[in-house]
Amino acid sequence: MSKLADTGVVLAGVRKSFASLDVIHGIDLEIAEGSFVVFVGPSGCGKSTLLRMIAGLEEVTDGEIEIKGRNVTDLDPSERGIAMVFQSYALYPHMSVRENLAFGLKMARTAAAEIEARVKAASAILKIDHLLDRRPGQLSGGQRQRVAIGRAIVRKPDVFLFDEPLSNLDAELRVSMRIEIARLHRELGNTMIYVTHDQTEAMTLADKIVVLRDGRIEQAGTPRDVYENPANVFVAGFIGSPRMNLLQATWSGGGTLSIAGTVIPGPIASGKLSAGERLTFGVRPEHFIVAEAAAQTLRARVDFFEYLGGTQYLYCQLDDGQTVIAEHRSSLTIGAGDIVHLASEMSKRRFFDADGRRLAD
Ligand SMILES: Nc1ncnc2c1ncn2[C@@H]1O[C@H](COP(=O)(O)OP(=O)(O)OP(=O)(O)O)[C@@H](O)[C@H]1O
Repeated sequence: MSKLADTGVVLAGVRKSFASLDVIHGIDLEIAEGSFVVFVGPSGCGKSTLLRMIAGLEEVTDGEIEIKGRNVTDLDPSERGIAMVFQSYALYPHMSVRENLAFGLKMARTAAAEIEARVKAASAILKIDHLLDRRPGQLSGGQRQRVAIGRAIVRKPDVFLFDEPLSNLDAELRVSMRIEIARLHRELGNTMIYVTHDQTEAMTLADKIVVLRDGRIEQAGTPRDVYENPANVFVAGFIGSPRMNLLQATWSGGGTLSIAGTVIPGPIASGKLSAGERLTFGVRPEHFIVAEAAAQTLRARVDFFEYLGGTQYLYCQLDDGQTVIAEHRSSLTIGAGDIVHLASEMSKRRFFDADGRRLAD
């Protein structure tokens, strides 16, 4: 197993099966100390299971987990130097906020003065000092989540684990708590591993996004990397909302490819392609520009126009029936039934081979 001095958490060949169901198929991942790593992926891909194995709440079927250079694979959760924050908050309803914060420390036989000092410090960081004598039932959802995070902070863990901590909050609270968590990471500097369904949380919080599918890593990289340079069609379609347009294209052989009758220059890594081969042409909605008809523009009929205030989306159909979403920023009025011509810059075009793997563009 790797022993990088600055590596906070290392997963090596980690597998998980529930009876005959294999859900994690051998994950190798290094999480640098102090970094913020976010696991994303479709429902059921194994995000929570992976987090729970790092926490020690789920046994590892095979492989090893190392935290701060220690092999913790067979250690109890309490011995791993981690603290986990759950979506459900998991507070004790009959205890006050103060008692909830102190409980884990009491169980660990921490001295009373030390407990008091840590509860005070954590409640100041989270601005919940005025709530210490209330019970969870007397708190709002956002306040409860702060207490749940406070309970993690007082333990002074090496690693914080968050399992969809904000998904029970309304949209506005999610935004403010997301900013709080980013601030917390900056102030505490701990390694944080975070599971979410929320694209914005992943993009804004992560130093590194790990995109999972069916218990395997599809790509791990900075938010910019996974967004701008997706390794395959799956990541291209998963990261970003609305998703990247992924259009069926055919390699024409002479350095060009054809999409719904429009011919554009192909990727430079086209040496391996043979004429007639299918490939996927990817362009994000914000990189399609409504333009004058020209050689490389795609002709499309607008089906639907979505006005969101700051931005507008055109849902269109190409001549061969493929659907396309384009972000429309100009004040030019466009409506359903109109014909538009969509242009894209060379540098914004992405190409994927028939197996969905990225081709150098
Ligand atoms: N205790 C269990 N027993 C059997 N199967 C389980 C158990 N826990 C999880 N699974 C299965 O493992 C797979 C991964 O589940 P997991 O909860 O890790 O996915 P997830 O990516 O976190 O999903 P979601 O985004 O829906 O929370 C799923 O097929 C799930 O049904």
